[in-house]
Amino acid sequence: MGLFVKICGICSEGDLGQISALGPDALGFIQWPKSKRYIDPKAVGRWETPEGMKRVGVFVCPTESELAHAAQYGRFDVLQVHRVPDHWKMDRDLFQGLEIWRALNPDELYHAESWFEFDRFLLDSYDSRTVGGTGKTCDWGKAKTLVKSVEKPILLAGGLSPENVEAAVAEVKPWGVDVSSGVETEPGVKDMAKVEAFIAACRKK
Ligand SMILES: O=C(O)c1ccccc1N[C@@H]1O[C@H](COP(=O)(O)O)[C@@H](O)[C@H]1O
Repeated sequence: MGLFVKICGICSEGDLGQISALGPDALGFIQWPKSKRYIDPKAVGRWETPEGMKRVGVFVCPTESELAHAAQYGRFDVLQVHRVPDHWKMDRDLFQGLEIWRALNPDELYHAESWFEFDRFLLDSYDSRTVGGTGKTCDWGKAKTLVKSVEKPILLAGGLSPENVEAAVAEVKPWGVDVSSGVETEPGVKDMAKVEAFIAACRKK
């Protein structure tokens, strides 16, 4: 299988339609109300997406009821959680059929004991002032070490763009990549030329 590509922070049906036509593997919708990219799960639920293209809801330190509500209304296939505490657990029985991805920064190796709970990991940069969508790259050297040592598939995120994604993939060798601000004109508004260039760079053999 080739590199898995997720385009995150989609805020309008128009952007969604154009991005879907470019053929990424997953589409991300921010479910954190403090983000400029927040989108109501009920709106997402009304939007159609191509069969097999994963719908990812992105959360910050969510409660189980928040996850359940959004998963139902947004019709998500994947719940991506950021900034959950070290020993955060969820009742997987309540979310049968859904994948759970955990976002980490590459320094959070100490989470290892709870890693088995998650289906995928997403490596993102850390910013004390905000969460996600920062446009800052994470430490690719540490990310590379994690990709080699952790058995589960890892997505690389944080500051990726059409210009640097090939170099990032060559160095880190992740299972997938995730981008938001690197393909925008402003927070929540995607630049289709950049999205297309990003996906093309990811699909280069
Ligand atoms: O994008 C956001 O606003 C956001 C808010 C809360 C949690 C995660 C968020 N975005 C995620 O951050 C990564 C990296 O973004 P960027 O490419 O550096 O701009 C992105 O892939 C989203 O999954």
